[in-house]
Amino acid sequence: MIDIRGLVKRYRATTAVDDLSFTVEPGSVTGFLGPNGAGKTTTMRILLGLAAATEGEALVKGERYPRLSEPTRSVGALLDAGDVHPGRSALSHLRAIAYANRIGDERVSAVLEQVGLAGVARKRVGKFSLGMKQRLGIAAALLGDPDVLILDEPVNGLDPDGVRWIRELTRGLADEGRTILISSHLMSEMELTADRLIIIARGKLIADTSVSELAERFQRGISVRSPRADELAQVLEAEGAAVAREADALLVNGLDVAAIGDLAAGKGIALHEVAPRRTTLEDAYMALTSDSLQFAARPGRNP
Ligand SMILES: Nc1ncnc2c1ncn2[C@@H]1O[C@H](COP(=O)(O)OP(=O)(O)OP(=O)(O)O)[C@@H](O)[C@H]1O
Repeated sequence: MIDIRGLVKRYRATTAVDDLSFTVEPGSVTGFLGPNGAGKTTTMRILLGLAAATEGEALVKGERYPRLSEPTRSVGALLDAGDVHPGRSALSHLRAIAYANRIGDERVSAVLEQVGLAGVARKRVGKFSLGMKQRLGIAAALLGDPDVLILDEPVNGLDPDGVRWIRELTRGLADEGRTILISSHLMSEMELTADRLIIIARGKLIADTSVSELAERFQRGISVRSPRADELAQVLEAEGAAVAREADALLVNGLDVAAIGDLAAGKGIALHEVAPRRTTLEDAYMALTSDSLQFAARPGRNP
């Protein structure tokens, strides 16, 4: 369980995290989403005791990270997959971490197997692809068999196979009852990976929701097609619906599918389609964060 309470982090002129509060529950994969510079990495660094909060607190299993008795066995983290000496092998990198944390060699072999690097364990990390480095970073995070896993942009730069692998791995770990927090600035990645979403922008909480609730919230009316669309529009409007006329459909708000069907049937009007229209989650995410985009491109301002 992760508990962020009234967290504030200021750097001189920048407020990177601005009174942020949320919890991350065990048993599901929670996506931590926000545009570049939103404050995700800063929040994760505070959680891991790598930066100090200006105000508020970030707790893992009810404690601040530095107070955990065996942090490696409680929390595994991937912050920067590139942060490994290129001359070392995957095996020696993991053995060094294991040794420092009194973790046995058999666990090193197990995580190498788990992340699919057993066959290249003695290869130098400098020769690894980005995807292999991500796997190695995740292996290091898993070494202590932690209950809580914090992964900063683990999908960044991965090919579709790598993305699928992360998805299946984190799903499996969540199903074992672990707490998983994964950051990303791309909704398209989180839509497929996460069950819950914490969305932040400019250091502030924008949404704390499940993927399905977000989809539901951004449903934008019911698309209706009929060969007698104009007539149907009048019938629906007479019942209080707001009807927008589009090229080949009506977009109806204020009546549900059953009411539209019943009204059309009552007038003998054929319906060729009655379908709730949902925006994509990407649209919903853009709508939520657009006010807060610090570095949004300004159309027509190209030099
Ligand atoms: N050490 C630091 N000193 C000064 N400002 C910092 C420092 N670390 C982060 N910031 C600023 O804090 C804000 C939040 O940065 P952070 O890296 O946490 O965002 P992020 O959501 O992880 O972004 P990204 O998706 O680009 O990684 C940014 O404006 C950043 O420039």
